[in-house]
Amino acid sequence: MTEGNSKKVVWVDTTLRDGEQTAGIVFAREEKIMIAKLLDELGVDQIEVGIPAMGEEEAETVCEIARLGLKASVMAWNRAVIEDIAKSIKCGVDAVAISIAVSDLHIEYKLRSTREKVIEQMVKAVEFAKKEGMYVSVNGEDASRADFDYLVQFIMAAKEAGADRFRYCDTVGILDPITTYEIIKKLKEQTSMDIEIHAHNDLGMATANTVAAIMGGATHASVSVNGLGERAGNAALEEVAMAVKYTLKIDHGLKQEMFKEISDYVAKASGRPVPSWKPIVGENIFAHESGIHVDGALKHPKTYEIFSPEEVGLQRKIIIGKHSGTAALVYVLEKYGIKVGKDDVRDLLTKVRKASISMKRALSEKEFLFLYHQWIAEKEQAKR
Ligand SMILES: CC(=O)SCCNC(=O)CCNC(=O)[C@H](O)C(C)(C)COP(=O)(O)OP(=O)(O)OC[C@H]1O[C@@H](n2cnc3c(N)ncnc32)[C@H](O)[C@@H]1OP(=O)(O)O
Ligand SMILES: O=C(O)CCC(=O)C(=O)O
Repeated sequence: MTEGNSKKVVWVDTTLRDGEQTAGIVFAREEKIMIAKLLDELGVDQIEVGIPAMGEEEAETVCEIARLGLKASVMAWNRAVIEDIAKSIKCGVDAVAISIAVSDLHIEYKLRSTREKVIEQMVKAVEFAKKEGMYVSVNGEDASRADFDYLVQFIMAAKEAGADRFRYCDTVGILDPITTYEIIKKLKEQTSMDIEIHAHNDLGMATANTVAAIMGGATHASVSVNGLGERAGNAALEEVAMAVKYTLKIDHGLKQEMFKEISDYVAKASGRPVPSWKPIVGENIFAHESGIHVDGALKHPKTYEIFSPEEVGLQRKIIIGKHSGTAALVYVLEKYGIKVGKDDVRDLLTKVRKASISMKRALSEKEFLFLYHQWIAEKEQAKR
């Protein structure tokens, strides 16, 4: 990191709410509790734990998490419906999300309501929750397709009713980073409200849009572990955190060395394994095979790595395969106590390439060592 940026990002994790809304994912109660504890240890500020209105089973899980006494704020998600909010408050949470759609498309076709009625309904819900002493996030569903002036009117009404922040939802993931930056900046200027960005990844831009929103003045980031969430998912916690650290120079304040551990836990609990190339926590993001990369990374890791693998709980791997160069061979052999120079292993490299091409994959270190010993034996025999 070079120059610091004193801005703070407030982390709102939604793995247990939007993450669990990924079609087909169910977390067992014990898993929800464990994930909440891990997120708390990681240092997130607020955990969106579930939706009590779904019924007794889910409400009891939310209550149990609220009883854990976590450092993080515990938030329950709600429609702008007073009975739903009352169920959340009964669980002992300290914060409620009150959500209602704000685009004309949703208002007309889904809610079968009007702009005016939506504001009225939201205000009643906020006033109810504030009277009960809740921290309130007012969430504008489909905000990215809402009329801008209406959105300002909606946010000002929420603010007047006592809401603590506004969650700007890019519900269908239609934004790009430049538009996100501009909208959030304008909303911030016109409302002076704390703004949370909740981005979806339908066009592969959730992380970029979240970073852009922070640049534009968003105070809160809604994220999920491994980017779980509806359809293509949400902005991944670990990606946004490392991106703000290395692009905006913001201290994310999280125990980043836990990223791999929490990613593995959520992958297992959700039954959604993380691809090996997934940014930040993928098994192979610090794996180097190509000769030029391995040579560079061994001379100075920064040549091909933005940060060290240990920062996020991973380890560097040097892979022997079709694209290897001699530096990699020398390095791996040295790990096994075999000292050779680059020129000594040029013939061996030809054998490595051949083996890798015929197997259509990299070699394990054991396979490479067998090949090495076979090559030595052949050389000895040729001498006789
Ligand atoms: C973009 C998002 O992620 S929003 C969060 C989505 N998460 C979920 O839906 C998961 C949990 N949901 C549920 O368990 C159920 O949908 C419940 C308990 C909330 C409601 O269940 P049901 O009463 O059976 O209604 P159903 O799911 O069929 O339809 C939703 C109803 O809520 C209304 N609604 C939708 N959003 C909101 C809102 N933000 N505020 C108020 N009402 C809303 C719809 O208009 C519809 O009303 P209608 O029955 O009068 O047409
Ligand atoms: O956060 C909300 O309240 C809205 C629900 C949501 O996940 C979204 O709009 O993407």
